[in-house]
Amino acid sequence: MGSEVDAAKQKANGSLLNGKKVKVVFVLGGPGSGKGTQCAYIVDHFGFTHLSAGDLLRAEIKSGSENGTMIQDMIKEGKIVPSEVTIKLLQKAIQERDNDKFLIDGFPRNEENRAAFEKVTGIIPEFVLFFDCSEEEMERRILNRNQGREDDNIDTIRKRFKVFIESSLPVVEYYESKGKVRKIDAGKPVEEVFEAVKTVFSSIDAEAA
Ligand SMILES: Nc1ncnc2c1ncn2[C@@H]1O[C@H](COP(=O)(O)OP(=O)(O)O)[C@@H](O)[C@H]1O
Ligand SMILES: Nc1ccn([C@@H]2O[C@H](COP(=O)(O)OP(=O)(O)O)[C@@H](O)[C@H]2O)c(=O)n1
Ligand SMILES: [Mg+2]
Repeated sequence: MGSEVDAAKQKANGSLLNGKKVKVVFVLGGPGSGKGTQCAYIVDHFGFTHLSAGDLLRAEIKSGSENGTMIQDMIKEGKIVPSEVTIKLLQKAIQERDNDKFLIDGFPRNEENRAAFEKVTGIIPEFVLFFDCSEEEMERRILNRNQGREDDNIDTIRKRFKVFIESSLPVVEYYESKGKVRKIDAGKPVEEVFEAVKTVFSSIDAEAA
């Protein structure tokens, strides 16, 4: 029932972003669960455009924007940047890209992100891909990531895990109550995880055909 109401609502507003009609899949999971890695494969196989909220925020810091210092401080502490900032970056990225299918990775990360995005854009996700992985495995992966990220150190990782459990998992539970979550066992090797991801996206393609 809930999903029917959502579908009707989405149809009514058409998930229009300033006149642009878009399909969105949210990609969620703890830090190091493999969101970015799997998104690259989904882009190659299913023609989505990948938008990582974390990458957009890091690019904003690099660009020397007036919010840069605030964003940098929050990322270092593993905190979630105010929705207003992140949503503006996502909206701009969606509008700039010549595609109508988007993977939004690492967003929404808390209830504020979720509610504000829906209010501002009117976009309701097609579904939420959720990468389920143990903390032990995520910690191992992040400590081996080697991307020179200032938040990939053990102190910040612990803070990010806490924020994930306290603020991000409730968002997954919200979408679960709407029947929107497609949960993937992300503790396996990359190829095996992608087999499970492929099954989810293939069934969507079949529905659309
Ligand atoms: N299934 C997997 N098994 C082992 N290592 C992985 C797997 N998926 C991703 N990784 C590695 O773990 C690290 C974190 O992956 P990433 O995709 O950046 O995760 P996230 O975006 O969720 O933080 C990267 O170094 C990546 O190469
Ligand atoms: N919606 C979001 C996404 C990321 N971020 C910030 O960016 C950091 C890195 O996010 P990320 O998605 O790149 O991290 P991973 O989960 O990929 O490791 C988070 O810990 C937050 O500090 C945010 O504030 N709001
Ligand atoms: Mg990532």
